[in-house]
Amino acid sequence: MSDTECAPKDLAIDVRGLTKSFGKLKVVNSVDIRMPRGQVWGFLGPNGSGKTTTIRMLCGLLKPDAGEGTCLGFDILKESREIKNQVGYMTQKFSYWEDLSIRENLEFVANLYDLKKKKQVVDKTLETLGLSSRQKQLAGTLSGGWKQRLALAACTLHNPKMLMLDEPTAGVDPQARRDFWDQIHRLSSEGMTVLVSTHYMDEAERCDQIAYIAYGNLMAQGRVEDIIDQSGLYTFIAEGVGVRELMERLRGQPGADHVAYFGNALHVSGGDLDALKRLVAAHQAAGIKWRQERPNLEDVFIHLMGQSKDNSVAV
Ligand SMILES: Nc1ncnc2c1ncn2[C@@H]1O[C@H](COP(=O)(O)OP(=O)(O)OP(=O)(O)O)[C@@H](O)[C@H]1O
Repeated sequence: MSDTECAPKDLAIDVRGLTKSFGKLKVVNSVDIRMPRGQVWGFLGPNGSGKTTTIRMLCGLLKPDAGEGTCLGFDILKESREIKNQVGYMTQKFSYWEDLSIRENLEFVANLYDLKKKKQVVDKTLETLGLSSRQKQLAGTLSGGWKQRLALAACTLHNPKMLMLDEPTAGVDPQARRDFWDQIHRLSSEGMTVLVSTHYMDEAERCDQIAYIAYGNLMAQGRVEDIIDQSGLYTFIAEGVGVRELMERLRGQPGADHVAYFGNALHVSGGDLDALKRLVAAHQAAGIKWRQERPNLEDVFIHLMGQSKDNSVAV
């Protein structure tokens, strides 16, 4: 069954026309999201595109100027208390008490939620997130990856049905990111729905589906493979001696909508395949090898971002 055919009860998020302005800037512009329960969704987009603002509206923390819908079946306009009780929200700048230990931080959060059987809940959370051995360590002395793990523990403590994680792995090393994603997939396998915002392409590929927002406009949502297939983008790759100089020559040429360097390869992408082929034919040179490849997700995002720029969001 496709997501559009999903019954409302099977949707964790079902919102239409979500819109929010700050002053004269429309930062979220009529966004529709239908996210099935039990999935891991990635939320991507350039800085300042409205991801955090959207997440806060979905959680019932921020009232939209227009739009309606539900999160976990609760009305985002009228039932924010129920949503807050069933959603674990990890903010971009998770705050914890540096002078308290991991355990004390979690006990504090357990008190805020007025949880029953606090000790058992904290013990279980420490254990499942692999924090037991460090439970006495002061939070202020933890490395970035362990701090994120503590943040995840804090937002899962009240046994939510859904997690909304706002750039949880920003600034943590690759191993810690991998460990964090193992935890997300473990939680998902236990039935948790997860919406996670990220700037990392490899993390996008770990999600069941992604939504891409640029300058307040939702540009795409679906499986990574489908988003690439439906992008209408073509990519040629040049490798060899002199590709760096080639980059400057190709920029702005007809057919080359985007020119970017990945590793040692130059990716030249555009929506007009014939124009692109003509461009490639005109730039054959000794030492440079061209090949056509499926665009990668980053090629597609840059393309979508360019399409959105024309669409002014100022009110
Ligand atoms: N409370 C606020 N008052 C005024 N402007 C705000 C407020 N919150 C967000 N903005 C602005 O709204 C826009 C969208 O911000 P938002 O944080 O939602 O984007 P984002 O996609 O999460 O960005 P990033 O990837 O950098 O975290 C930005 O221009 C931001 O400065």
